Amino acid sequence: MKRAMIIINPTSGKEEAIHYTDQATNLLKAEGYYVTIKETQKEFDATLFCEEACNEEYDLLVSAGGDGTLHETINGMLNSTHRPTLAVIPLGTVNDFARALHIPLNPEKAIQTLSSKHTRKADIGKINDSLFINVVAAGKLAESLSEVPSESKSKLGFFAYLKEGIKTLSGQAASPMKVTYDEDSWEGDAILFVAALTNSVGGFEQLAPGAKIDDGFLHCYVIKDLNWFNTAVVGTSLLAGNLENSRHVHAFKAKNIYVESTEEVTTNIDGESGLCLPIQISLLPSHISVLIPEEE
Ligand SMILES: Nc1ncnc2c1ncn2[C@@H]1O[C@H](COP(=O)(O)OP(=O)(O)OP(=O)(O)O)[C@@H](O)[C@H]1O
Repeated sequence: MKRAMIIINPTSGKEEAIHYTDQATNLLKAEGYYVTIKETQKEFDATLFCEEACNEEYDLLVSAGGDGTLHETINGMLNSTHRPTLAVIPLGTVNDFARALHIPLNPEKAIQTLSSKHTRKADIGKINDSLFINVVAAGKLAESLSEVPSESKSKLGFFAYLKEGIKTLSGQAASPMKVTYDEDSWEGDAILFVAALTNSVGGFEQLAPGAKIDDGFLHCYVIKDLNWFNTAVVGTSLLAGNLENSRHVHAFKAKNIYVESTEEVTTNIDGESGLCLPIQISLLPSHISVLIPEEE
């Protein structure tokens, strides 16, 4: 019999995750699955549950929660040879991964995807000894954005959220960075380094408009100076999805990246404050299979 595990974070979004468990379970049973439900109690429970699902060779793993839950879930696949097909019921405030895969943001509609026969391969990122599903950022702007409450992202919209982050920047905002990637490198002062796997970052789908979840590349931007953010250029370049043509931005695509600094610079990984530079990032092409709606 096919086996599915639902990993559910009861605190995600508006704490309504648990209401969707029955619906998802019934649908999976109708599809012929034996269903195990795992409710997270604390940080990293999702990682442990996913490790169990990999070791026991489950067929399907459903992550019901926000991007934080999904990030922890994926990290359970770090050392596994068997990786169950992944399904996502987005219950967070941003849900970048679901946006990138056109999984409905309405949880009831997303649950219908559990009966879909369609899957899509997705690239996954590796940063030092862990995995990420969406984005790695580093620099003073990434640090200050980590301090803006996540509700502000959906409530204020992307630009207001950026402005909130910029407001908390003080003094010297740029950090010296050296970015070595594939056969090339860039060195200078930057307020932000971003490596994105998908086109959706912080709920904004135009940062890396060309990025596809399975294109085999990390889409990277080094933003050199803060003044640029205070001008209208940000509106036109970002909204037009045209960051790479700005002279204030060094843009590139790569599969392997090493970022270092002579100062202490922290990172933000999939929206959560992470480790300090240096970081080694690499792309794991088509690493997982994700259940997507039939119409995709
Ligand atoms: N039972 C629990 N109580 C409190 N925190 C939990 C529990 N289970 C998991 N967590 C933690 O909750 C964090 C946030 O969850 P998640 O990102 O899924 O929801 P969210 O914050 O509502 O969504 P978003 O990140 O989109 O704002 C996870 O990183 C996880 O460590």
